[in-house]
Amino acid sequence: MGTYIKNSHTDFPKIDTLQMIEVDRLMVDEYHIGLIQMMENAGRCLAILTKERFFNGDVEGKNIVVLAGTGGNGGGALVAARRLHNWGANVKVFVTAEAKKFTPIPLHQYKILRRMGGSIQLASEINGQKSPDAIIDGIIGYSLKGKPRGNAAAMIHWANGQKVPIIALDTPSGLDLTSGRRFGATIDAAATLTLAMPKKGLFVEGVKAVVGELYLGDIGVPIELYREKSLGLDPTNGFRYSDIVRLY
Ligand SMILES: NC(=O)C1=CN([C@@H]2O[C@H](COP(=O)(O)OP(=O)(O)OC[C@H]3O[C@@H](n4cnc5c(N)ncnc54)[C@H](O)[C@@H]3O)[C@@H](O)[C@H]2O)[C@@H](O)CC1
Ligand SMILES: [K+]
Repeated sequence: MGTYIKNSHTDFPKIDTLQMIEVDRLMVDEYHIGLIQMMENAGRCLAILTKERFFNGDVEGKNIVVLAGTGGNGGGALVAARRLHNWGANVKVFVTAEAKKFTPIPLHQYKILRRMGGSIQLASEINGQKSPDAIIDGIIGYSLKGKPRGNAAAMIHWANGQKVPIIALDTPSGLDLTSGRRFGATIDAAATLTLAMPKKGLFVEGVKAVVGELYLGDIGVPIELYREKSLGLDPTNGFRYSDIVRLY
């Protein structure tokens, strides 16, 4: 693999969504690491994985469509959109809802893209979009609640219909990160970049068909955090890693 992406030889603990939410809480409450810092790292890892794995390190002139929901998953994808744009890609962003529906930090990412003159369109305009060279899935992450509906479902169907590589952030939208269950429309990813620690649902029988290659992204979680009792992880489990590691 390249400079940023290594094969993993570590048997990482597999965590569930509740433990991931506890990681997020500890990051903010105990270590005062802001969500915006985690999101920037998530989006940078996503952009690097896209560039290195699918464009051999050069996205100059490549057409990349970024699909973003209104939460943290969308926020990470909007960071990736900004970085890929800076590296020369022709990025088009489609969002599931208008700006006022975005949560605060993802909205902050949205506004930066706007200030950069970025193309941000509503999901309803996606049917006119010609097939890109790759798609980034930042529609839904670990806060999936039941069967994808409305614009999210429409974007999932559109993306799957393009027959180009889809790189999913945290989970292919529509796949539940704890149970590995799919309730309905689910992104069929060529690769998935999950964040911080691998999630149980990505190792359930049969999910590899929609997860594709699975990577783990380093978003700067202090190694000591994983030893906090509230996480219930084996503190002796040594799982240092940097940047991006391929898990399968
Ligand atoms: N420490 C971490 O793991 C970090 C996680 N981050 C990202 O934040 C995500 C979690 O963010 P949030 O909790 O804001 O929520 P998500 O971004 O996972 O999901 C919320 C979005 O999904 C939509 N949605 C949920 N269920 C739906 C359904 N059935 N049909 C249609 N739309 C549906 C909501 O309307 C909303 O737009 C993670 O998956 C990850 O990608 C990043 O913010 C960086 C830090
Ligand atoms: K996703």
